[in-house]
Amino acid sequence: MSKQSHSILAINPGSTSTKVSLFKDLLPVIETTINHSAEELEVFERVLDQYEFRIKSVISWLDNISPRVTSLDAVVGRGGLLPPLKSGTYAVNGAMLDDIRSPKTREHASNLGALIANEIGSRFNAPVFTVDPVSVDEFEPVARLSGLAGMERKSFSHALNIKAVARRAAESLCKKYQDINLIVGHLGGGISITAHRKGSMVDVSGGMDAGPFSPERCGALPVFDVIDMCYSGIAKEDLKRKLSGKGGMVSYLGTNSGLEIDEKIKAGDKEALLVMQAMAYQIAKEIGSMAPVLNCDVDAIVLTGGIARWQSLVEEIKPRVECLAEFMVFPGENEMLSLAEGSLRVLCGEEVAKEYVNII
Ligand SMILES: Nc1ncnc2c1ncn2[C@@H]1O[C@H](COP(=O)(O)OP(=O)(O)OP(=O)(O)O)[C@@H](O)[C@H]1O
Ligand SMILES: CCCC(=O)O
Repeated sequence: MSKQSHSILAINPGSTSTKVSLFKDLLPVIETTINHSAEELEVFERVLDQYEFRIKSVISWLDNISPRVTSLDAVVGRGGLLPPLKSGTYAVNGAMLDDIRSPKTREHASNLGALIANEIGSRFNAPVFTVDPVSVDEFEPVARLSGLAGMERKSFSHALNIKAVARRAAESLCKKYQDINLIVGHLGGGISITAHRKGSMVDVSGGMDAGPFSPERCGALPVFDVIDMCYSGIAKEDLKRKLSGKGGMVSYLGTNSGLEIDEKIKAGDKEALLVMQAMAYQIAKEIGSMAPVLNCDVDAIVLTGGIARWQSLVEEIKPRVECLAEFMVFPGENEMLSLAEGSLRVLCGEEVAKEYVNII
């Protein structure tokens, strides 16, 4: 290591909160989750419009830390829906900020990560990074074709947590991530089911517009019914919200909370049970669809994310897929630590920060 310890500020904007952690190397010294209510956020038309609001809350938290933070060795923000990128740590630069601000970039709360980190980095004169953005793309050519010329499949996923958990799974198998094949499912507000061949995430299903339904997202839908819905008079932005923030469990049961639904199931609610079982069924089916991607040579099936804490859901999935490979669960997510790890690898010279070039 180049010096005793490094102060790293990690910022992770999510759909309903902004998480901020101050690390000394990989040790979280102080952290907070700043929750943003639906009422606070609904006044903003676009996610980018939330920038001032969110950065003020981060700076006010930072200003109130005692002893006062006077220097930072790096600031790191969760990376958003950028064009396709290789996995790794990127130096935030003007080209990246331009692309995030481009009207062509799809909306996602994580788009704010690099913007907020950049502002704070410039105040502290510290380097600014982003690690494994949502658009990490390691697809093989066959994975790109959707079935309609001109419309490519996209690799959008919870790459930050997925890559970190894939490394942890490899460690518990006493192997290197680069030497094994894994199917990793991140089960959170959104769901990503991913296939990993020898260290590369070669296929992804879910994220925004495919795969299983999730607490807030609809997953894959019958396409002709979607066409009819598009022409039913609903505004484009309302339709996007209906399919992403208000799809999935929310559309059936009016809540995105697995905890709430679990309570309902325990109280004998049959509809809630059916929705949970259907979500588990779709997750298992999608996991199964990744086995042929890996020529049915799979070392482990790994579940992670907040919903992986849901015991009865996991118990619905397990018997459907455990014949394929060892079944492992790493509940919750370690996105803040993964951001710090990615930055530290660069600060310690283990990895060179990748340069982002304008793509949009
Ligand atoms: N013990 C539990 N039982 C059931 N559901 C749970 C449990 N713990 C957390 N959850 C659910 O997990 C979901 C949140 O997961 P997570 O925190 O990974 O999502 P997020 O960070 O909001 O979204 P994303 O992971 O898509 O970025 C919520 O539906 C929450 O109710
Ligand atoms: C696109 C990243 C995953 C998600 O938000 O669903």
